[in-house]
This record gives sequence, C-alpha cells and structure tokens, in this order.
Amino acid sequence: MSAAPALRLDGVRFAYEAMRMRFDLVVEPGEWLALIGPSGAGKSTLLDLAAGFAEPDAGRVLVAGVDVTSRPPAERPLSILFQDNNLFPHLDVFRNVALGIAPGLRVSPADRTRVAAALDAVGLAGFEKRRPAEMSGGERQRVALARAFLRDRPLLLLDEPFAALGPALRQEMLELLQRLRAERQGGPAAVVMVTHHPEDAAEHADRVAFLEAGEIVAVGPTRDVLTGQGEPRIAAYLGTAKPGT
Ligand SMILES: Nc1ncnc2c1ncn2[C@@H]1O[C@H](COP(=O)(O)OP(=O)(O)OP(=O)(O)O)[C@@H](O)[C@H]1O
Repeated sequence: MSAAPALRLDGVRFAYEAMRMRFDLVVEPGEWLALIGPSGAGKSTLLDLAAGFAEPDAGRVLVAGVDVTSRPPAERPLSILFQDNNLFPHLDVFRNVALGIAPGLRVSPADRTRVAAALDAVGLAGFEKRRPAEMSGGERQRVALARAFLRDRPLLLLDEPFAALGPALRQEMLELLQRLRAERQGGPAAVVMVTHHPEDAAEHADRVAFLEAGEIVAVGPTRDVLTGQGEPRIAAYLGTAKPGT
C-alpha cells in the first residue's frame, strides 16, 4: 500500500512504575486492528500514547504520516471513543456533536446541516435538544459516534466504548461503526479497538495484536491470532489451551 500508515508507533517506550512498555506497530489506512490481551497488559496505554494522553520516553508516534509525538491530543488527526466521558453533560446533543467541527461552538448554517446529517446517520434525528443525562447509555454512545465521524479523521481509537451496553446493542453499535467508517469520503477510517471480547474482533477486525506485559507479542490476521496458532499464551488467554499444552 502506498499511502502512509494511519498509525505508526516506532520504537515507542513508556514506563509506569509497575511496568515498562515498548511498542512497534503499523496500522494501514482503512485497516481495523483489535488489541487484545490480559488485564494490565498495556492496551489502554498504547491508545493513550497514540492519542497523546501519554508522552513516550523514547520513539515516535506518526498519524497519517505526520510525526505527532510532541503534539497535544487536540492537534492529532484522530478521533477517540472511550467507554465514559465522551460527552459534555451541560451541553445538549446538538452542541455535543457540533463540538466535533466547531470547537468554539460558532456554528455556521453549513455546520448545522452536517450535524443534522450526522445525527440522522446514527438514528438520533429529533434528539438535538436533549442533554446526555436524559438519554440511555446506547443513545449517548451514538451521539459520541456521530461526533467522531463528523470530525472525518483517518484514524479512530476505541477503548471498549460499547462494553457497558449488553451483547445485542454492542453488536448493533459495532455494525453502525463499520457502516459509518466505510462511508467516509476520503476512504474508510482506520480503527484501533481495545476489546475484551474476542468475538467482536473475530467479527470486525482485519488483524489482531495480542499484548502481554507491555509488549505486542503477536500480531497478524484475525483468524490466525484468535486460533492461537503457535502461541500458547494466546490460547491460555482465550481459554482454548488444551490440557497439557
Ligand atoms: N495512571 C497510571 N499510573 C500508574 N500506572 C498505571 C497507570 N495506568 C496504568 N498503569 C499500569 O500500567 C500497566 C498497563 O495498564 P493498561 O491500563 O494500559 O492495561 P490494559 O491492558 O488496558 O488493562 P485492562 O484490560 O485491565 O484495561 C498496568 O500495570 C497498570 O497498572
């Protein structure tokens, strides 16, 4: 592929007191990569490093070919969707979505049309005046999704955003996400998704990276990684290890 990777972690090193981490990773444009691995392996920290919430001790972070290592989160060409804290509670739905394109909330008529179209795309036309507290968890995440896609960034970082929603709704949201990213004008957005649900990776991801103790210990096509081929640690994590192996 000739276009620059959507995300590149190049010899990125980072340490919390409890663990040293080192990440090398390339995510191609339009690719969907799932991050799996045991609790505390470093999955959320990897996303924090990509998003700019954590600064590497060494190495470089590139997004869409641009070195963003020392840029703050707001200046990186990506969108983020986490489980909580995606919306501002004091702003209504319209304003929460409009923030994606008009950070100062100076909304032009053209912006207004785009916000309405984004809300329509996630099935929330007519919800413009509601506050987040007046909506269900699933509806709130739809608002966050509308904002993320309105920003039209080439990279979307997901940290279990739909984990609290229940299996059917989680699937519905992932399918909506799949559809919205495919419709992006400049080509599908790349997705890096932390998940504790291997079935979500199996359904949606092109590749899977398995993390353990602050490192990516295996990365490859979803099927290969999820069958744990040649990697007993993955089988142990998935609970598919055969007795005696
Ligand atoms: N703010 C922090 N300060 C100090 N240590 C931290 C901090 N955040 C995470 N850690 C430590 O860094 C390591 C990696 O944590 P991280 O949250 O990235 O793991 P994870 O794979 O996302 O885990 P989980 O699946 O439980 O969410 C863990 O040892 C954790 O205790």
